Amino acid sequence: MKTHFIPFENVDFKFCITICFAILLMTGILKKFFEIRKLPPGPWGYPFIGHLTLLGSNPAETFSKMAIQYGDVFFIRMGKWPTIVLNSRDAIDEALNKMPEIFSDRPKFYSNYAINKMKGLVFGEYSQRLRLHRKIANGVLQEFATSKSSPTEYLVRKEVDLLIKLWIQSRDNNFNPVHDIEMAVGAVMYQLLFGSEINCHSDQSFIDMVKNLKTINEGASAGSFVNMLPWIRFIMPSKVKKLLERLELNSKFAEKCISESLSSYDKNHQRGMVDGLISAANKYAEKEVHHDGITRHQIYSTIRDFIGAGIDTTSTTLQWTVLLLSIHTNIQDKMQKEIDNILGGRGPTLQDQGKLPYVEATILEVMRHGTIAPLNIPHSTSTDVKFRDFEIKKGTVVFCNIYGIFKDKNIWTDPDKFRPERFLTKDNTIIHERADIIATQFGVGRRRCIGDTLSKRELFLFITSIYQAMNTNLRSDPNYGRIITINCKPTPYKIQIIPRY
Ligand code: HEM
Repeated sequence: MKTHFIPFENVDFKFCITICFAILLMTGILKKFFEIRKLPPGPWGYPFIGHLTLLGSNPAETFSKMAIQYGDVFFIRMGKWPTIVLNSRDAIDEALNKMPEIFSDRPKFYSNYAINKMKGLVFGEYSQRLRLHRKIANGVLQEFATSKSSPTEYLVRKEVDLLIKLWIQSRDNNFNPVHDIEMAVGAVMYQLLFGSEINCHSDQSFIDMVKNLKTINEGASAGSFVNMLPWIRFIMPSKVKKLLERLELNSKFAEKCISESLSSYDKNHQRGMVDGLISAANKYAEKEVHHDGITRHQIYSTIRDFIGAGIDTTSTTLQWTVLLLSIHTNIQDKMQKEIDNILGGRGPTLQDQGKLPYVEATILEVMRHGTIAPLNIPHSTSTDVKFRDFEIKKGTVVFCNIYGIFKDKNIWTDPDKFRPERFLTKDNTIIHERADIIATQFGVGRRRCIGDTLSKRELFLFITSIYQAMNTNLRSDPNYGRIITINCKPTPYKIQIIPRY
């Protein structure tokens, strides 16, 4: 009898499944292997947590050390996020300036989603809508905060006078100046937003809102647990509860202010940036389809962006200034000599910006030394991209290591020393190439800070006025540390005030 050959007749079904599984696994491993080979160099990390254990208390400093071994572009995994770290000006320029369509997105971090579902400005995803949003926000800032007719100079001088009076009259000679600085900078922003005749120092909701910024900045920082390991919120819900509560409180504050402004809005008499935003909402958000889908709600959310991005940054820079000058009192003396020479006894105005090179050099050196945004705000790639010879996947987090650049021994002599003179020529003029490096503190490319002009004006007026009126001495340990959240603050310190007149 003829027997028929039936292929695979005796092959076990389980055996087949096992072989298929093994092939799939091998293909997956090989694919991963070839993908990894095309990535920038970097150390091996652990499953799930990646390189989180490497980072330490100052990740930017760790990255600078790693750059010595792995080069100016390297790859790590921050928890679940594939991440590239750009450690030189060239690498940052090649990515953010030369490939802006790809490198201008924000990572889909938990906190970025919690803030307006990434449809706002600072943490919004890069799109046509975002570009329009930036244009609107920029226009409002220019009109109400940096134009010739804006009240910024008047407001800063009013608030700095109050601050000086408070410090001279009612503070004992061993106090932490941080809260007063935060309130003064916050008050300027508040009045730029809502109109200059409002007394915000007695508005408890405003005071709470300024305090909430601390918790929000901790939760929104790239290194926060919930951003790196989002599943942790199911095990430790308290990690996000506080963040969400504070975000909610600050939203309520902004909404209350909007509805008050709306009820008394007069397009012929606009009081501040909120009225500017109402006017923009009337223009751009009535017919959504015509304007890249931007909504009234998104335009109004710019208030939260200005509060979040504009108060803590400028106030942190001032906190560093007072600390560093209280340690280096000889630099106060040099600033005061210049201030007395140029201004005589009168207070500073914005017209004096550019006439006080030593003060300007000191502000630049504070920004370099303090480096308040050591890794800027993280970017993300919006498509797969070939960058240099590497293949970077869509959704990769991009850190710009500004701290590394500000402490680079190849750029700065004795980078750990506080020395404003490094920004001055022999003829006492600012070295612009060096000042340009410090400008990267405000970001690079299409997501660059839109508040830089405002903050530089505020810093100039605050710092010149304070040190014209007084000396500050440190009353605590000069070995300060850094507290790193979304920005970098000095650890708490105490000062003594000595009025000059
Ligand atoms: C010393 C003060 C300040 C520093 C160091 C600073 C720094 C930064 C940095 C590093 C970024 C991110 C740039 C990037 O993603 O590449 C940024 C974005 C931003 N800043 Fe500032 N900033 C300051 C003050 C201000 C002020 C006073 C305002 C407004 C009132 C402001 C509004 C914004 C906004 C709206 C963005 C988001 C831009 C975008 O995502 O497209 N900033 N800032």
